[in-house]
Amino acid sequence: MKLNGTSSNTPLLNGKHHNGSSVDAVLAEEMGDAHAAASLETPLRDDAFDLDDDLKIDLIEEHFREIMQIMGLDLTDDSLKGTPRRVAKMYIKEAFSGLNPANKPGTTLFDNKYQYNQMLVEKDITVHTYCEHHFVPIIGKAHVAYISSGKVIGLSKLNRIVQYFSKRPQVQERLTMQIADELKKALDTEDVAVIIDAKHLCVSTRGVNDTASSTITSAYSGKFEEEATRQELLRYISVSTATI
Ligand SMILES: Nc1nc2c(ncn2[C@@H]2O[C@H](COP(=O)(O)OP(=O)(O)OP(=O)(O)O)[C@@H](O)[C@H]2O)c(=O)[nH]1
Ligand SMILES: [Zn+2]
Repeated sequence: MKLNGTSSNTPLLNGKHHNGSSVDAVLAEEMGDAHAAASLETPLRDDAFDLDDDLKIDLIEEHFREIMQIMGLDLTDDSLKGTPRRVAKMYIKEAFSGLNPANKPGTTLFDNKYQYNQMLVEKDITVHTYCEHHFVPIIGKAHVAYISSGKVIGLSKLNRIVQYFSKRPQVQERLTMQIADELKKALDTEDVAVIIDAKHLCVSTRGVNDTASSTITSAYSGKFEEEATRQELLRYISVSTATI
């Protein structure tokens, strides 16, 4: 496969955004009305999955080799020669595997036979995602909570939902909202909360080089919009309410 395998007249580079937008939203976007076109979806083109994973890996490998060559790295070196393929496999199979809906985890639901009617909180879920502006890691914790509307979810599925949406180029705000949205759909309830506290390596290891700061985002809906419910959640996850 040649490096120009993705020349600009291929569908790969010419498709339209695949963000589930309505016609109105697309029109609004074209007219520059960012608010009307708001979408939780990761901006993907309609042809995002026309190429299979093996072909994507081959193409990324070639392009990444070119990047390394431009940087003057010796690709005959035994330590470097496998890097283009390693990076390509990492992008498709690991770091950005959550772009592909085929990798979306199933959600195992159970009847709430015991009528548990308090909030359930799973805290300190590991978040490893990637800044979509710099393609470097964002590392942190997610805390998710919901109040059952009749179903309860297998606990590990909460981690898997967080992981799935994390394995994309992200901004923390969108990641937070995508997780909350998925929980609402899976659990058929509006009573959902998601809090993420994360360090952005693009802030800590380059640019402004601030190693101390972290970023907190939250999504509260349904009963979690009520102050008492929110405060109860914050007590459980031991986040100082003064910082929220
Ligand atoms: N809102 C938001 N911004 C982010 C996130 N991750 C990274 N950023 C910011 O995205 C911005 C990109 O700004 P640019 O000015 O185009 O990039 P840059 O020149 O590399 O900026 P510096 O990081 O300030 O050196 C930076 O301010 C990042 O800190 C995120 O999850 N949410
Ligand atoms: Zn960044």
